Amino acid sequence: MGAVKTMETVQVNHVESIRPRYLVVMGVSGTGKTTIGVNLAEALHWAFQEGDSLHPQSNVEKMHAGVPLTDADRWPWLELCHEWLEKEVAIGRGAVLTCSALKKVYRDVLSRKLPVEFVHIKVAAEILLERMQQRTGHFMPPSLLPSQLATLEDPTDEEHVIRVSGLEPPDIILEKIIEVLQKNDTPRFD
Ligand SMILES: Nc1ncnc2c1ncn2[C@@H]1O[C@H](COP(=O)(O)OP(=O)(O)O)[C@@H](O)[C@H]1O
Ligand SMILES: O=C(O)[C@H](O)[C@@H](O)[C@H](O)[C@H](O)COP(=O)(O)O
Repeated sequence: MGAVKTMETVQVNHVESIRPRYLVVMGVSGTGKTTIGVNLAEALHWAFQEGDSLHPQSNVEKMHAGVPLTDADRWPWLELCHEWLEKEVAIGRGAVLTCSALKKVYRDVLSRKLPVEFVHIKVAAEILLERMQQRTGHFMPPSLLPSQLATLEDPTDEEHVIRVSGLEPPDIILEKIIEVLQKNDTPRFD
């Protein structure tokens, strides 16, 4: 959440050839989940939900105070994220949710009985710190970056994950994701 950069509208060819997908844009704080997620949903005319907005106020206050969330803090939030995805799958239009989804068990909750795929954005720690320091109006303090990085279980060997570097400009990242969606059209059935 927080400052979302307005980007030039990205020209996307053959958007109609991309079937509805249910994507969770994941990664530690500051990777660009919101920036990419908002624009991806807009380009594909899919629904969008900012995962941060589903956190209970107590979680937001905790993070704002510089205290990392525990699993117990995250379960109810992840269930709300799952509920949103479930509703969107039933609608059938395609959807994008931003959610850090740091651990495999969290991703398992999000994709439980749903054809959910993940888009993992990766950015080097030094650059993340700069981005978090420069970002204004966001509850997440840069001091929580080390715990975010320590908690992340990189989904390297997991299926249904699109991996992108978050170091390039947002419009390039967006184009790459859309290219993968166009090329890899194997539906996920659980
Ligand atoms: N690809 C990018 N290149 C440069 N800056 C970026 C990029 N993506 C996001 N940012 C900036 O980095 C900060 C964090 O981005 P944001 O989308 O809020 O990340 P997240 O939602 O993962 O915390 C914001 O100030 C945003 O404008
Ligand atoms: O599980 C968590 O610890 C949080 O969800 C965290 O990962 C998330 O990153 C914050 O909510 C900050 O929001 P941004 O990721 O948008 O900075």
